[in-house]
Amino acid sequence: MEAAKKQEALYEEKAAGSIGSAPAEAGRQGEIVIAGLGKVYASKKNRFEALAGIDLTIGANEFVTIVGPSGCGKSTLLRIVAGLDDLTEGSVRLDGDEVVGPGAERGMVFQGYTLFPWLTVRENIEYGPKLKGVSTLERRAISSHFLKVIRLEQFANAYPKQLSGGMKQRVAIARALANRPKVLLMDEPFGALDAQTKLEMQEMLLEVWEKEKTTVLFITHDIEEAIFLSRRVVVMGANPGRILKAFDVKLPAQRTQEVRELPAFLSLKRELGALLKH
Ligand SMILES: Nc1ncnc2c1ncn2[C@@H]1O[C@H](COP(=O)(O)OP(=O)(O)OP(=O)(O)O)[C@@H](O)[C@H]1O
Repeated sequence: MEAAKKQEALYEEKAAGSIGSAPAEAGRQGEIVIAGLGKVYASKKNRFEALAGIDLTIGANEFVTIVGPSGCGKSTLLRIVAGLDDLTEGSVRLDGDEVVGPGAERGMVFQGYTLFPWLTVRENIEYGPKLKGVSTLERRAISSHFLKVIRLEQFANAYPKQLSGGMKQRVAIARALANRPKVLLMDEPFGALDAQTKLEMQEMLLEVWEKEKTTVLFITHDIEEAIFLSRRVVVMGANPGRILKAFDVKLPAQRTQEVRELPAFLSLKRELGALLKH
């Protein structure tokens, strides 16, 4: 677990230093094709099939959420797409290129706050571009843009410990976006937030997604969050981790809190709830 945390904290560093990763901004597509993916965790004594036969295509600029019971392999799948874990079978491609490790064209946001405590908010956002050798002036422009996007301009010089959980996650999103990734991979980013902050963060994320035009692959335990945010909800089952069913979310493109009352929202919530009970 500790090792995973360390990897998460250093994701940016690995991504920025990755060899052969396409310049994140080039073309800005972001289609992910997962084909026949399998993952086995094997040690001397044990062999555990965590994922089997995963086929999933996520279109460029699509917002897809994965839900599923605890332990069904959601994080494992996301970490493989991020290049933090190896797959055992099959392939993951981003715009045709096989994923073989972390890359700047994929930004990650985790549930745990992975900001650098010794850097200010602005410096955290500029971290990836700095590693890539982006000039000071350009970095300043990037961080100013994203401070505005996440509405934290007033906190540019604050340190993470001075921020609330929601604010920290906003900075984590800005930090991931500062690399101009094609894809944003989000592992329960709002899981630790209180209910009200969570709603605000969901709205902000949709705003960001519309503005920045990235593909989003998002993991959550929260069915309502999945429906509210995404254009497609993928349900996974366990033993081995696999895709049970995918649902198109037939709601207005403009998501306001009122969509939660619509019959289409409520019936999908019921359907997903029933599927996840089994
Ligand atoms: N490094 C590892 N070695 C062995 N088994 C592992 C390892 N990492 C994860 N697993 C196992 O793989 C399975 C899937 O774990 P994963 O964390 O991907 O599930 P999840 O769906 O994200 O769970 P949760 O919703 O609780 O976060 C679990 O049974 C877990 O114990």
